[in-house]
Amino acid sequence: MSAETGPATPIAWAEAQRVAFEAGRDAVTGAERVGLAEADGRTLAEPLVTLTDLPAFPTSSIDGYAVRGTPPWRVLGRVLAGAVAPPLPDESGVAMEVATGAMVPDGTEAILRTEESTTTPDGLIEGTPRAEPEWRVPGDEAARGEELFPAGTAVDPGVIGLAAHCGYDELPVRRRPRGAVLVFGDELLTQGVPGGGLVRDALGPALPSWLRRLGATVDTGVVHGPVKDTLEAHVDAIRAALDTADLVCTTGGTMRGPVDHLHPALRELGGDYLINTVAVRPGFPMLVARVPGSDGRDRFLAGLPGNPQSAIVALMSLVAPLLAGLAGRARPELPRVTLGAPIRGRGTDTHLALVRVDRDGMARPMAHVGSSMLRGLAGAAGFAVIPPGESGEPGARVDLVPLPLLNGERR
Ligand SMILES: Nc1nc2c(c(=O)[nH]1)N[C@H]1C(S)=C(S)[C@@H](COP(=O)(O)OP(=O)(O)OC[C@H]3O[C@@H](n4cnc5c(N)ncnc54)[C@H](O)[C@@H]3O)O[C@H]1N2
Ligand code: MOO
Repeated sequence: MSAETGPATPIAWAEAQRVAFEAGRDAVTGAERVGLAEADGRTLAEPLVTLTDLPAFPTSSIDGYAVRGTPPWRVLGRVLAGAVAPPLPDESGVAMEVATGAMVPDGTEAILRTEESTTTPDGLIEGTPRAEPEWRVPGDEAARGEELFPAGTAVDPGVIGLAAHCGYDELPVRRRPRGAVLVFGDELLTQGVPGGGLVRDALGPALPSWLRRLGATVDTGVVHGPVKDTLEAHVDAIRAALDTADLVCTTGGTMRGPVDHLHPALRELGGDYLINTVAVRPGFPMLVARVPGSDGRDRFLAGLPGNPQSAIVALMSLVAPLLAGLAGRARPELPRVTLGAPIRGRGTDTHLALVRVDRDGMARPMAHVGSSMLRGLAGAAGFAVIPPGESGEPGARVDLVPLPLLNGERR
């Protein structure tokens, strides 16, 4: 659907999420190999397959004696971690001292713990090895060639450690989607205290951080605003941003007021709407358009409404699934929460209601949640989803769209 004049028909919120995700997935970023330390936050472009058995060799779990045959045992030598163990000779009553992590000699029948051994006056070792094995055999954890995680897995420090464990120096990962931010609105101040008809731009400073937490890179040079309230300035700013970004997020101008230039600018740039208004409150004028880049590759523009809370609703509704798709990830699955207090429905629209999640595990609505406000958002865990035609009764289980917070934030 090319960018046109006139009001659009809102699509259902759940459908909008699916459309945004699939558009991103169809334009998934290219793969590259990066060192393990740089892979945090990326997405596996290929399955993680172990390059060796884990462990790679029979490995002693304890400090002690690898023994063969019946006691007393004659100690033939010592194997430290990092060395290749010589085999025990094919005879009874022989042992090799082994350290934790050392290769276990071929021919070992049991390993006796140091502290459970005694030494005879003539220097032989005695004791009773425990019944359970005291060493790990190759393949205990994984067999060489086994897939441990599929392509599409988010790389986190746990996955990085595992990759090192199974022999990787680099990982094949998706390039991070590149984001840019354009702020529209002549009434916006970029510094100082608001008043006299001017308000502070609350989105330009916050959106790059939200976008980074959703997996995008956002360089400081690609955050611009306020863009002058002329069509020409809008077209130029969007075109320049699309030159480097996979996804440009704009704020404001989603309606069709006298200085709302987003829709006309999209038309001039040859954009196609994938989503043009969504049946959700707040934030319904949100949109996603596909715009051809100057190199012929498609780029995306997410139009976030100017009301600051509505912009974050749009971010979590459309930008989060779009970025997941672009990054090669699965569509985020929403956790469920139980409502601890009533939340009203919004008729035929989905209601995204800011909630905190208390220590009893119950989600309760925030105060100060007008779409022009940010006080409720700044203390919330996320948005409870009240589907169309329903109201959120206490005790109801509902989906939660969590804000991308780090551990320890908001708790
Ligand atoms: N005739 C109608 N007017 C409006 C409707 C409607 O249905 N009919 N819907 C309202 C709703 S809901 C929203 S949301 C806004 C969306 O408007 P825009 O996306 O065009 O945004 P603006 O008009 O530029 O700004 C709206 C509001 O937000 C303030 N704003 C904008 N950018 C920022 C920013 N970066 N930081 C802080 N505040 C910002 C701006 O000053 C306005 O107050 O349309 C309604 N109108
Ligand atoms: O939908 Mo507007 O986004 O309510 O503030």
